[in-house]
Amino acid sequence: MLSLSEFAIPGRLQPMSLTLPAEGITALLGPNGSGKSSLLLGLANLLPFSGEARFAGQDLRRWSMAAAACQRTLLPQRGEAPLALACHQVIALGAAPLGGMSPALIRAAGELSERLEVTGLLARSFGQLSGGEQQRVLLVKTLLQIWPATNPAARWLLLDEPLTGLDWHHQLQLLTLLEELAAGGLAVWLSLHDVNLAVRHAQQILCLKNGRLLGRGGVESVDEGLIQALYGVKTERLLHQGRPLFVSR
Ligand SMILES: Nc1ncnc2c1ncn2[C@@H]1O[C@H](COP(=O)(O)OP(=O)(O)OP(=O)(O)O)[C@@H](O)[C@H]1O
Repeated sequence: MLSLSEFAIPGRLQPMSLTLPAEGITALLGPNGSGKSSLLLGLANLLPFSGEARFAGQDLRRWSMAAAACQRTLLPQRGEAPLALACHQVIALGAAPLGGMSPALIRAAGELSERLEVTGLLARSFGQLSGGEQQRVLLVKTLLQIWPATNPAARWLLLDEPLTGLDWHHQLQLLTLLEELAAGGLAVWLSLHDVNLAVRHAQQILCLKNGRLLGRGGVESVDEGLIQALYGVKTERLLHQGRPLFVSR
């Protein structure tokens, strides 16, 4: 379970209290500036917060940075891009909290690179890749840190707009991989701007607006009213093969 009690980040996030299962995929929805990145940074213990946050019974504030780095990882929305490094060096940074690259981590990095189709980019300079290619390399680095086969302490994957820059094929490829990780027991939290992908791939939805929690629940809690309240967009809910699909009106 993740439980937040009066969890707040001054100037960014109003106090919120909630309890959610620490498994499956949780999608954060909300307009620009609503607090999604702030919440993810706070949960990763990278931004000071007030109130309490507990993950699987553990007080997040008591996680040392070393323990936190083994149990959770965060893909930030805007990372410091290590432009001068080769891609394989960028990916190796994901192994640093685990003691550096070992033969098992080299194999895991190879497997992840194949899954996200960056194998052909590994020798290239990170700074010379396209935006979507850079994003996929950063995803490999991030996932390497909590790859369950090489890190049994891994619990929680936090991704801030991981689909940024990815084409449709690579979006679906990543979401399939995240579903596999979630099925294996990892809690996956990600912010998204695509309501249809959130409803399709997540089990839990958390909606933020103006730094406040506007709604939360299963994907069935997302309807035309909630979308209009969040984004001011009028939609129509269609059913395609039993699944909801929202189209703007
Ligand atoms: N470094 C900062 N210092 C002060 N305020 C900030 C900082 N970064 C963001 N904010 C403010 O905090 C609030 C929440 O921003 P946040 O980045 O969490 O929103 P978001 O939902 O992730 O937005 P987006 O969808 O645009 O990425 C906004 O009002 C924003 O202006």
